[in-house]
Amino acid sequence: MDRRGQLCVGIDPHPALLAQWGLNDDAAGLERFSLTVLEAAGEQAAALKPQVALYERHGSAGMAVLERLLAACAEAGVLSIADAKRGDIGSTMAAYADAWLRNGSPLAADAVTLSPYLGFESLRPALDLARDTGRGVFVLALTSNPEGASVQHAGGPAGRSVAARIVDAAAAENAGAGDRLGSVGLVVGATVGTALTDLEIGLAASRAPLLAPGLGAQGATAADLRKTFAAAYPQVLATSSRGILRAGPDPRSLREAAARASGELAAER
Ligand SMILES: O=c1ccn([C@@H]2O[C@H](COP(=O)(O)O)[C@@H](O)[C@H]2O)c(=O)[nH]1
Repeated sequence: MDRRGQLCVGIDPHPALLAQWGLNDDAAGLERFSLTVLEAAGEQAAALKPQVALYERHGSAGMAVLERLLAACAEAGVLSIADAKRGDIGSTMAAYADAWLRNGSPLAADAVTLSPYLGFESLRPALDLARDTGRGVFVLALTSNPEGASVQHAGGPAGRSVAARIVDAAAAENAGAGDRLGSVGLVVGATVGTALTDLEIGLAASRAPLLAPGLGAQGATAADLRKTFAAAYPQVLATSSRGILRAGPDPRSLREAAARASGELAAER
C-alpha cells in the first residue's frame, strides 16, 4: 500500500462479465479473463483479489486456473488475496490454513479472507500460519451487504456488538505489530455508513489492514470511504471488482479504470 496505493482490484469472472468480454463461460474464458486483469491492472493496485467462488463453480478446471493465477501474481510481484471466506473448527480449519497459507501449497495466496462465525479463536491455525509465513488474513467484521447487520450488529450480554468483538480480537493479535500494520486484517465494507460510530468501533488502534469491499458497483465512493473510516483511512485497502472489470476487455481501458480509482483514493489521503 505504501508503494502502490490503496486500491485492490477484485477478479470476479461472473458469467455476464465473461460474455461482455466475448469469452466463454468455461475454464479457458476464466484464464484469459484472469490473466488479462493481472497484466493490465496488476501494477495499478496494491493487491488483486480473486473471488474463489467464481473459480469453484467450474470445478477442478476452475480451481486449476486459480492456482495458475495465484502463481502468476507471485511471479509478477503482485500481492494476491484469495476471497474464500473460510472458517471451521480444529483440524478442518488447519486444513484450510494449509491450503491457502502454507509455503508451497498449490493455492498459496498472500492473504485469505476468513469467516469468524464459529468463534474468532477457531481461526487460530490460520492466524498462526499467516504470521509464521509472512502472509495475512482478513477476518469478516462488518460486511458490505445489508443482511450482515442482523448478525454483526447484534449485542451480547455486555451490549458490545459481534463486530466490535471481532475488531477487539484482531487488535489483540496485532498488538506486537508496533508502528506497522499486523498480519490480521479485517473486512469492513465501504458501504457500512455510520455503523462504525453507531457501534462505537474504533479501527485505528487495531493496527489491522482494512479490506473494504463496496467501492464502485455497490455504490461507495472514495469520499464515502474517507468519511466512514476517518482516522483509520490510511489502513484501508479499498476493493472494487465490477466497477473496474466492466472497462474490459481492452487492457488500456482496464488500466485506466484502475488508475482512476487509485487516484481518487489517493486524493482523499
Ligand atoms: O463484505 C463483503 C465481503 C466480500 N465481498 C466481495 O467483494 C467483491 C465485491 O465485488 P463488486 O463487484 O466490487 O461489488 C465480491 O467478490 C464480493 O463477494 C463483498 O462485496 N462484501
